[in-house]
Amino acid sequence: SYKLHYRSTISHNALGKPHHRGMAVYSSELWDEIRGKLSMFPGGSVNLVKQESGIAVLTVNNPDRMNAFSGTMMLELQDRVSQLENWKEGKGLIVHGAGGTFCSGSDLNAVRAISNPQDGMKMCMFMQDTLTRLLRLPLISVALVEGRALGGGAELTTACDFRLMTPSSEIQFVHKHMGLVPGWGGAARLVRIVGSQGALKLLAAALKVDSALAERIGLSDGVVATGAGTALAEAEHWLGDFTRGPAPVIQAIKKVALSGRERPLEDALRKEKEVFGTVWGGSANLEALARKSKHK
Ligand SMILES: CCCC(=O)SCCNC(=O)CCNC(=O)[C@H](O)C(C)(C)COP(=O)(O)OP(=O)(O)OC[C@H]1O[C@@H](n2cnc3c(N)ncnc32)[C@H](O)[C@@H]1OP(=O)(O)O
Repeated sequence: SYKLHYRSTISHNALGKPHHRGMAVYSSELWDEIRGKLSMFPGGSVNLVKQESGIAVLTVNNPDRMNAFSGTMMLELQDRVSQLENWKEGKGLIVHGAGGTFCSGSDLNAVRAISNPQDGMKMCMFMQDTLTRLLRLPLISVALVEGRALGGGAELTTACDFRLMTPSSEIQFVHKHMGLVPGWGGAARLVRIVGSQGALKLLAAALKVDSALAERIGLSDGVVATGAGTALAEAEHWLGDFTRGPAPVIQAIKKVALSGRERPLEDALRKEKEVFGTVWGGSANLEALARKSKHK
């Protein structure tokens, strides 16, 4: 049986080094074994560029396989999340795919090779843990969906605070067609985004959700234009409205919104007090008081 712990303060990155800002779901005792298994399925990469603006771009890069996740990409994703957990200057994150499409889920070649229940459970736990930590980053995150987001790719979109789509893009939880249910935490998160009725419909019909439907049901937060570099530039512009300001304040806003979303009320109130204490009397607060700001 696997140990669950929801409030870890110490977890490990892909290289096995401990870090202290983690928000892991499972105990890291089993990670060495899981890492060994995943490292047997190479291909593609997960690239991270941290920009001076405080917005980082994470690229799922395996275009020959429609950006499907190989085993080593799962390891790299965990490592990138660890780097972002420790990025003090960070404010925002855009997650997108290379070559004009988002992600087609797990690499079916790897899936075929590890189709036994034990390995499936390990992969499931590993990705649940990584994507939970992604969602809990103190950064405002947006998934930019161009082309297709299928299966685990659709689940990845739900591990961001927001989703933006190009007009012809689609999100589809195809799991039912594969004889599966989401296993990367996508069902639990989808219910929180579109409600239980909406999630049940999307999962049970394996509905192709285009950009118009996604916006109508609250799965998408807006449409951006297609074109080489255009969608990414538009996503950065969109995110800029939410990340303007000092990093400690933006990170504090994400933390209070996150605790309100995840914790019972009294616990969330305590967390809000704790975060409030980190910005009250801080430099941004004192500068605003000195400016005698008016909010007309
Ligand atoms: C808990 C996680 C659950 C999961 O994620 S299960 C995986 C769910 N995903 C899938 O089933 C995706 C299956 N693929 C497709 O439906 C189609 O390939 C897709 C993405 C709609 C793209 O269609 P097209 O534009 O017609 O392109 P295509 O089929 O020729 O694909 C181009 C090359 O990419 C490959 N590919 C696409 N998705 C893949 C995947 N998930 N794993 C491994 N390889 C994958 C595809 O086999 C093809 O390769 P090749 O050119 O035949 O060598």
